[in-house]
Amino acid sequence: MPSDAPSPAAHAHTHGQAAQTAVLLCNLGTPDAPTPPAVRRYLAEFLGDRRVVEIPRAVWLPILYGLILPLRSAKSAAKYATIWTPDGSPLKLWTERQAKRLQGWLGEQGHRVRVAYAMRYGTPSIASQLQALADAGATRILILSAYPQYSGTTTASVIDAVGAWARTQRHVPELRFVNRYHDDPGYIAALAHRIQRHWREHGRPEHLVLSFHGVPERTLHLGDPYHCECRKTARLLGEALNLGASQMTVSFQSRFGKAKWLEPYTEPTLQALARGGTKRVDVACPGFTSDCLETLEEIAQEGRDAFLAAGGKEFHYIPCLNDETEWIHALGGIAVRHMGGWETQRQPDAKELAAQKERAMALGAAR
Ligand SMILES: C=CC1=C(C)c2cc3[nH]c(cc4nc(cc5[nH]c(cc1n2)c(C)c5CCC(=O)O)C(CCC(=O)O)=C4C)c(C)c3C=C
Ligand SMILES: [Fe+2]
Ligand SMILES: [Fe+2]
Repeated sequence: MPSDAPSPAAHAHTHGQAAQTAVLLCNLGTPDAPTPPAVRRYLAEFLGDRRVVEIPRAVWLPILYGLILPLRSAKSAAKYATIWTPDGSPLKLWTERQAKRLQGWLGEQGHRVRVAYAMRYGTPSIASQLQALADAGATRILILSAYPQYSGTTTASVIDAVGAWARTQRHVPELRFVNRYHDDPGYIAALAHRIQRHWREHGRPEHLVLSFHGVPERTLHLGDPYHCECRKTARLLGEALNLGASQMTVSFQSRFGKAKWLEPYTEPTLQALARGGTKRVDVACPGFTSDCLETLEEIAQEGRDAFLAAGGKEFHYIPCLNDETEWIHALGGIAVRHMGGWETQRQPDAKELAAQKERAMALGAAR
């Protein structure tokens, strides 16, 4: 039901105030604290999303509440505790930093755009951030997901949350969605740059593993483009790095539950490389644009342990794009392209207009 409570922006809307554009950078989300109760709240929201677990509710909810939440909350909380920073969860901190730097870059380019960030699960929620932007006068909002590869489990779930908020509004802002940027040249170049910088500082590995978050294999057969988009990102990145097929492997991590997920799985891949005699392996996670539990704990800690235990000698985790300058510029380019036609460029003020006119007249006189 649309709310009839007057919003501060209502008057501006009805009286044709100039359009105001905003970008909402949406990431997955993270618990508010590395404690069992906070992780339980987060997991309940996350794993209760029917985009994420596509099992009929009547079957899934008893398993989730009877088994998964009681068992996993404490175990996950202990893992979160190993990556938590004094300022909070890395995923949220990096997303906040990206939004700030994106705002700065767009401003430098002369775009009048407000940038905010939101978390699909946990806080700040997508609904609360959209409401804040609308209340501040935003009439056009670009939804920019932190997922380069489209998946029904992630990208579409963000779209669901935006739609749910829109249903509560009488005057819905104009909305646009960036569904993917897995093959964006700026994104690929930023990844290549990140990896090459690591190699300049630490030397090169014998083998590079590109580990993407997994999804159930079934989603691929149902038409989810995620797998293809991960493969394409990896191919383009391999080309940018000039790596042959034998120097690089694509794998999928973070399997959840008993079903078959996309293969090959990351951990057995690392173990097989070690057993096959590879002494040094580097792992990068191009599908994660911010470091988080899945990269800092699952790869940089567990993955390292598995590789070394299987006989490997040297393991390097290459950090995510986070707030790398090349990445912020690429993100800015993606945003600007999708805002095309929204006239976000700042209009010249009276002084600038006068200067322009003078220059034009001087040119005319010189002719
Ligand atoms: C059925 C379960 C899951 C699917 C499908 C899934 C897809 C998916 N997830 C990401 C990105 C992230 N996932 C993260 C954590 C995480 N993922 C799942 C489960 C599924 N993910 C769980 C239960 C958790 C929580 C931790 C745990 O208990 O294991 C994170 C990290 C969040 C953080 O706080 O740091 C990210 C990022 C993608 C991109 C994706 C599909 C493409
Ligand atoms: Fe996940
Ligand atoms: Fe995990």
